[in-house]
Amino acid sequence: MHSWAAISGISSPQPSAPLNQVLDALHSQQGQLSLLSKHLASLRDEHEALCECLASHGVVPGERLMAWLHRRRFAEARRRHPLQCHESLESLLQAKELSLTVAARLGLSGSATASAASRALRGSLAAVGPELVAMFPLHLYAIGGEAGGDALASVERLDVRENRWVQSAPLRSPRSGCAAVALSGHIYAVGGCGVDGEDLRSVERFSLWDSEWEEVPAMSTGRDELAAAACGGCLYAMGGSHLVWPVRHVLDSAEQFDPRSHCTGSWQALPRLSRERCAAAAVAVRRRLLVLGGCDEDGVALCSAESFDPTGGRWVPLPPMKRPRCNFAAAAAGGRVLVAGGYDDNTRDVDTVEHLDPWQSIGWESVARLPVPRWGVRAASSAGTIFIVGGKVNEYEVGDTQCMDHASGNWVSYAQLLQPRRSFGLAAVMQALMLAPSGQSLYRDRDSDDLQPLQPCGLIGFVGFIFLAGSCGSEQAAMSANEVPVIDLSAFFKEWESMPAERRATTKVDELPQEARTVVRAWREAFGQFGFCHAIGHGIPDEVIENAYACARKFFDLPMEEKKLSDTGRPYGSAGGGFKAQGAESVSKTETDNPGGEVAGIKKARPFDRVESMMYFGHGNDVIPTAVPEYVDVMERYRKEVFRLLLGSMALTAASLDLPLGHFEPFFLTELKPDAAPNSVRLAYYPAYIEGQEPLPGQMRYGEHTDYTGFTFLWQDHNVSGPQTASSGLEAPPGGLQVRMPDGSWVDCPPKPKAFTINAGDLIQAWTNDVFLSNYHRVVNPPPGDRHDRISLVYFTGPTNDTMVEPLPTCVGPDRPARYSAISAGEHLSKKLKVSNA
Ligand SMILES: O=C(O)CCC(=O)C(=O)O
Ligand SMILES: [Fe+2]
Repeated sequence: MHSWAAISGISSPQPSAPLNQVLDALHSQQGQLSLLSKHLASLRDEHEALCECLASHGVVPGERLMAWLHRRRFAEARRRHPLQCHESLESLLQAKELSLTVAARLGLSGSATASAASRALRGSLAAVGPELVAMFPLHLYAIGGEAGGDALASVERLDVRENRWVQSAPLRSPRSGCAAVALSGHIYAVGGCGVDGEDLRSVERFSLWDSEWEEVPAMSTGRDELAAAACGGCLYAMGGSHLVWPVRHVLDSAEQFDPRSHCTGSWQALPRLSRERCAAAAVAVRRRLLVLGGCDEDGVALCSAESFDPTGGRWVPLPPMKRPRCNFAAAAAGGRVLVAGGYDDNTRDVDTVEHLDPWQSIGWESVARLPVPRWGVRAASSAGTIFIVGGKVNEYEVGDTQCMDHASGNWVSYAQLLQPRRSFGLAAVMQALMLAPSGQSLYRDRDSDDLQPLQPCGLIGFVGFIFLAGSCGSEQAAMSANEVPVIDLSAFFKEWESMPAERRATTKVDELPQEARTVVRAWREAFGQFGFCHAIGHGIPDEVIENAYACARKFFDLPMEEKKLSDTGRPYGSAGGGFKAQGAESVSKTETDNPGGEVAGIKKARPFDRVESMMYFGHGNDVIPTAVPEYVDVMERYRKEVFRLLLGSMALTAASLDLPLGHFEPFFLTELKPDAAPNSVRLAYYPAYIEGQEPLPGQMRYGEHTDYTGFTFLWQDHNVSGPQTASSGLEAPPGGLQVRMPDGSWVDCPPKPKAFTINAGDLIQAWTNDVFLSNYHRVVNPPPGDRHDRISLVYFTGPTNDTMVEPLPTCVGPDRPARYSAISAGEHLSKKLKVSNA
């Protein structure tokens, strides 16, 4: 038994009897808790086994079980929180006030997510869309700055929907070179330079609630042309310059202000930046604070950038910007930081715009140009939209306001500032939802400009609860938000194909036209997020696909005895290819037998895959089925066409990684060393469901796995009763491909018209140091009683066997060390094949 003395190690004084009683009670509770968690674990195990068993016998598919569970949880939630009305949730949400209330609470992006996750909400939230947008007017505030050599106190506000700048309450004192930061219902105007040229320590803030400026604690030092941003609820001020007569010092110091401790509030010093920076820019991206560019004590513009992780408490270098920039615009949207304008180290004004995903950290990418070069320009973003305002063009301050259309890289013009200005503070706020001092949620009524309470009916708590119950309980609900994207490759392929080899060896993404760059970006995003995409615009003639498919169909329709004549008897994947009947492969072993298996969510390998395959390498020694005399011609044509798609895909990948388009070519030019090329066409046949030959427990058409080498180009069975390459009216057979989503759920990945499904294999993931994902996928069983078989044409690719694959330098950085050691492509492939052969 534990006693106080035993726990604390203190022998006297003896604890009182009541304290010992409490400790004993705690101890016995602990025992019960661990017993309970054991029970829970074994219940979970039984539940999983039962699900697997029910699903594999085709009694209840996994999703149906989840849906039932979901329904039970709803019912339980409603039982515990009874509602004095017997309407269904769907019908309740038809009440406009209610959906508007829900939508307003969720905000714009929250509503989008909820619509994606719930079919019941989709309709009702869409119906209140326009009102919702109107409830969240986006305002930009341009604060202080400089015009004609004077520091400004004026503040103006742009209502983005009305496209009009209006005067707002002025600053308490003029500030040029200040920074503005929106944080918790306030906009802070920080530092800068006052009318007498003094560097300002002072900070003031504007309350969005009562539209007034008030003084808040000053920084430890005056900072002109500083960088500031909000991150994790705190305000950060970094660098800038400070005059200690007669020398103007550029600062490397940084400090932090937590408005929640305002009463006692003072600024706290942070670790110093890696170097001094004046007229740098700061933004926060996904809870990390970034400081970019600026100039040093000699006025030399910098391209270096660094980031501060508030939890780790240190500054770490980021990839440098493509250009040095001083006094420029920066904003974050969609997990990326975008920089624009400024001047460079030759004090030339800059018109380029580049962006970086600090998470993927593979370097900056040029995305657009400003209509004219300008410096002293500022940017701010809200809900994924980036605005660029003001600055100086030649001799004059300008009032230009533009918003960037991210998809096209074009600029949309807005109203001009009332007072053209440069080196000012810019902040974007969605001025709708705010918490009144009473704690009540309010929104601003656009017509009356009055603040209205945001609870038109008392159901919000109930609905919020249902949301939680729904989204926690149901895999289904979360699923529909995730979908493998379709990318049209044509704009990129047009450029790439018209380029001679010498130009491919040097041309990088920046030199491509905008439409081609858009393809590159979509490619990198799809592979970064899903490891998969559907690609159209690939240029492979329909007839090549139709013929290859027909050839596969003809082969697999042969009697088993005849198919077996094409089996070399060597294991699956061996040179010469040929046929393999069911039983040869058990692909999920590649996961479960690996250290760290289980990753794909299965604990032990599934029984062998319910698949037959016919492999074609094109090395001249392939097995040729005599019953299909056209086999070699058709396969050769298919192989050549998809090989071109492979080279284009490698060029896209190179462009995504800021490498010359031709970077990967030497590793794939298999015509030079055909035998070293793992490229192969695998015709896969998944027989139909047959009574009496039901799947074994846990058995699937093709178990969970990642592909082993380079990209895989998959032609799925697009159409059970018509042409494979039809552009509409497709009916794919059930029991198809599923892909694992970032949240761990499995989603169907049916074919899209005219599209190859492309996924990256393990060697692409290692080469790109996880910038591209080699994602898990599987082919599930059809429902019982279904009469369709399924054929897919799988083109595996890889660098030649002798290629040493290791993380590329552009994918490695100080905050992204190499995660893979070098391995030869051939060695990796043979290891994987050895395990997967059943
Ligand atoms: O047949 C399919 O859809 C997928 C096949 C597959 O994943 C593979 O062969 O690696
Ligand atoms: Fe695969």
